[in-house]
Amino acid sequence: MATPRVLSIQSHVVRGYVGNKSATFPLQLLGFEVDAINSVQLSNHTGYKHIDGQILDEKDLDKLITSMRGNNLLHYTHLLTGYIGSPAFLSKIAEVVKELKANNPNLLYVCDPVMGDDGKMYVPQSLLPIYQETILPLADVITPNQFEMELLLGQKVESIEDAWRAIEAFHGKGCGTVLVSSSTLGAKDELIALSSKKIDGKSVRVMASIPMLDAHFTGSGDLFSALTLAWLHKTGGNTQLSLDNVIYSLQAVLKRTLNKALGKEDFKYYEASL
Ligand SMILES: Nc1ncnc2c1ncn2[C@@H]1O[C@H](COP(=O)(O)OP(=O)(O)O)[C@@H](O)[C@H]1O
Ligand SMILES: Cc1ncc(COP(=O)(O)O)c(CN)c1O
Repeated sequence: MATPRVLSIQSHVVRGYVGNKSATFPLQLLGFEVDAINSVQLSNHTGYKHIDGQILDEKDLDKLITSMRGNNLLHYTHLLTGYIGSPAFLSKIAEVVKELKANNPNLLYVCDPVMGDDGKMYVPQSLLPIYQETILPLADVITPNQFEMELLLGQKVESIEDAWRAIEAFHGKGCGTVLVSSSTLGAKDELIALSSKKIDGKSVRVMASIPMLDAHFTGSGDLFSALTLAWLHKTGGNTQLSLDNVIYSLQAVLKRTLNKALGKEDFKYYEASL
């Protein structure tokens, strides 16, 4: 099989790991060619006290795409989008999706509608209607977190039943596969991830419980969407196997991140015994 090639349109940060900085290397390790367009170049992620840099607009994106078109380079198996900083840039992405799908009707578009977390938006509010009206109908797979699901739906999601209803509404808009990266709809010490895929008119649903680590991670959502893209490809679109693999590898990464931050030894050999 030819090497899959992803066009990844997300943020770049000088310091740290979010956006393309967190998606590119794992995707490469999993066997993907990754071509990155940095929707913004920022000093650091938006949680810091100071933040500055450049935000690309639709003309910047058009220049890159026009030149690539001239070289016949717009041939991809996957498109991945994440943090976008400008509404005009996001609208332009709709045209890019259509062109890439015209060049490869089998292209899979994985959209992480990155807008915020824990009740706070960290992108301009004007992105929301563009995601709702223009981007969602074009996406094959979406990976919102609980807050983003609520924003897209325009309604609170307060129970698992609410979440399934929200997911059905996204299916109704044309998204065949929905993975909710995390929600706090379960017990106090767990995160719940949900996935649903429309197969022959039926929704095949999977729910996973993740033991919650006592820390707040940035970039974990970007890793989630990149790994989801990779595992959906490797499993032929099996959402159960993909979610299992994504969560398993994410937990290993987050535990190592936490251990490093706490100054604990990063890796130890243990005797495995019953
Ligand atoms: N505190 C945590 N404890 C355990 N796993 C976490 C934690 N935060 C994030 N994760 C992992 O990262 C994935 C992405 O979730 P999250 O970071 O909430 O996404 P987003 O950044 O889009 O809000 C989850 O599915 C989960 O596997
Ligand atoms: C520049 C940038 N890119 C991407 C993200 C998304 O991060 P996450 O994976 O935690 O959703 C953030 C969130 N702070 C960000 O500031």
